[in-house]
Amino acid sequence: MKIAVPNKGRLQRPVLDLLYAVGIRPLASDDRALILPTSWDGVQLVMVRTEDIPNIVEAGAAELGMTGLDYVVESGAEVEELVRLDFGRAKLVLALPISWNIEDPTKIDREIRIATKYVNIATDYLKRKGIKAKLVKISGAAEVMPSLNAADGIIDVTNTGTTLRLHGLNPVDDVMETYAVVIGNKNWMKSDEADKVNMVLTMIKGTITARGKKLILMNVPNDDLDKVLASLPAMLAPAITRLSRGDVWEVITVVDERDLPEVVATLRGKGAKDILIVDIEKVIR
Ligand SMILES: Nc1ncnc2c1ncn2[C@@H]1O[C@H](COP(=O)(O)OP(=O)(O)OP(=O)(O)O)[C@@H](O)[C@H]1O
Ligand SMILES: O=P(O)(O)OC[C@H]1O[C@H](OP(=O)(O)OP(=O)(O)O)[C@H](O)[C@@H]1O
Ligand SMILES: [Mg+2]
Repeated sequence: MKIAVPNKGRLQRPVLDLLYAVGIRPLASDDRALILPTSWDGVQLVMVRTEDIPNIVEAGAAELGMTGLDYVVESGAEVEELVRLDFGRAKLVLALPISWNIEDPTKIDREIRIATKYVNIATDYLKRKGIKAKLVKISGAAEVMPSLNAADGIIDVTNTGTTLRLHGLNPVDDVMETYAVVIGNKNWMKSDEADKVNMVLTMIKGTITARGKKLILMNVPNDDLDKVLASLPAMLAPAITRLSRGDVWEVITVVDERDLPEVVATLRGKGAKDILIVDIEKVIR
């Protein structure tokens, strides 16, 4: 089976890191090769442009693809969105010159020129909002277009807002949210490779779920057990086992990494000892 992944751009590193964590590692081959064998028997990576991935997956040239939701929507490709990933998060916005002082773009009563590489998303948005506009199709560096007077405003991706501010632009309306996704060909379940595709998806989901979680194990004297269990985050059902010696229990549970300092301080206060904190590689549900 084939997985289409970005051959450059900002999603390439996090995509390859995720596959690496899953256990799918590209095997050394010619630097220029665009189809790479991997450490998983029968799984190949197809290295292509991020924005081409939806069409490649729709055509069935790869069963799975990893790309941005913005490119999936823009392409109109009929593919399945299978897993939402935890990177590539940004927003598409309509941005206009700060000097225009616009709060509500629907109140503009003349035609404006909007530079964007997202022509389809922009056309839909502008129609939905009743904003009269002429699109200027560009393929990058949208933010510079208004200062060049190639357009009045832009529809483009923003994250921190730094690039917009630097070019005297103000985000006036949200168009859509975007993030990286795993997409699948509509017929992947019927393909000969369905079992393999399913296993790749299970491992990707398992890896994403495990990120930011830690396993914690601790010893708790019998007298403190109720206090310790009561102090663990409410959603958790910890496992407990009696140690072979002494009146002591081992308590095992999973905690979000961001809650860890608080949880550990509380647990120690309640009598937990020998606390072990362990990385979780995958959570398979
Ligand atoms: N500033 C950002 N922060 C986080 N994600 C972003 C940001 N800008 C774009 N993205 C997301 O990352 C993806 C961009 O992929 P792309 O390959 O186009 O990256 P790139 O670094 O812009 O490469 P290129 O040089 O080809 O433009 C899109 O899905 C987009 O939504
Ligand atoms: O809000 P910010 O944090 O400033 O990020 C936004 C910038 O990030 C993206 O550009 P990218 O770096 O991908 O370069 P590109 O214009 O070549 O796509 C996007 O197109 C913006 O220019
Ligand atoms: Mg970009």
